[in-house]
Amino acid sequence: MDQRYATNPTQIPGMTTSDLRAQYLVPELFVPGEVRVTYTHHDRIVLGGAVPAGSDLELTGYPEIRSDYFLEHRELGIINVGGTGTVTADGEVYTLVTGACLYLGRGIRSVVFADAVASETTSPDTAAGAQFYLFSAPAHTSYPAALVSPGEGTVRELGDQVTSNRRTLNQYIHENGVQSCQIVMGVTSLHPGSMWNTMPAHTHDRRTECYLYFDLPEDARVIHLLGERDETRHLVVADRQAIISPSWSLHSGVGTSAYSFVWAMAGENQAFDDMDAAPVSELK
Ligand SMILES: O=C[C@H](O)[C@@H](O)CC(=O)C(=O)O
Ligand SMILES: [Zn+2]
Repeated sequence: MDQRYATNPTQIPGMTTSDLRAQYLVPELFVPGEVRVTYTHHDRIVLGGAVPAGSDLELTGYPEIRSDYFLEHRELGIINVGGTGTVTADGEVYTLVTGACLYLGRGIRSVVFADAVASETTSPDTAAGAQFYLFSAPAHTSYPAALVSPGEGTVRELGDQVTSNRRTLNQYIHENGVQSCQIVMGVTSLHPGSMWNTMPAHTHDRRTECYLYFDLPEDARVIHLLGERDETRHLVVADRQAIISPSWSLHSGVGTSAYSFVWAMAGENQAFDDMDAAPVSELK
């Protein structure tokens, strides 16, 4: 398990591009036939990718979390960013089409990822192979497993075409949706011609947030902003790469093309609007 200790904003000014990437970018989560995970000590979030590539893939325990099985002390949000696949949780089979979100609570012993069997679904996405994005946080009680179809969460329309930030935000795991201990999770999609996410930007000192950019063309990139509002840096991010934003960090980006991203948070509270606005005129 890739493990990263927590960082402090006073470290940012001395960091090179590769230092920043080593701390905040998770470049390769989706590897065929593997479950890849990164543990950040920021709010003890585990990020992962599971790509069954034709075989069953099991989510195991890891020495770093000192648990007999992965969900012994944790909860997990899963969003499928590939073709249709299944997640089997203690024998219960959930079919996740592209963009679907599954919540699994503390105490589930067995989690198995697989591609959908072609005859079981009419989805044209099946041939593509499932790619499950995983976001896990410590949990102190168990909430029921819940599957949400793409677009069936709480929808917020944000931004404006005139400022190139028209986007649709879909909240899946949140205060008024699927219940969890800590996780707040959803997907935001940029409308064609819009390139900016989360601008005007914000921080939320009470939560760490991670973004996974996807549906970005292979030759396109997102210029992702991070750091405190008066000391910003950027990372150039490709399709299916994730970024860890500590509580003190901005998280906003502009693409060279439209894209979508999974956003997911954990920390002190789950109040989505508990944000500290960072007006454009305050950014440096
Ligand atoms: O704290 C909330 C997160 O930063 C995202 O949900 C913001 C977002 O998806 C957007 O503005 O496009
Ligand atoms: Zn945020």
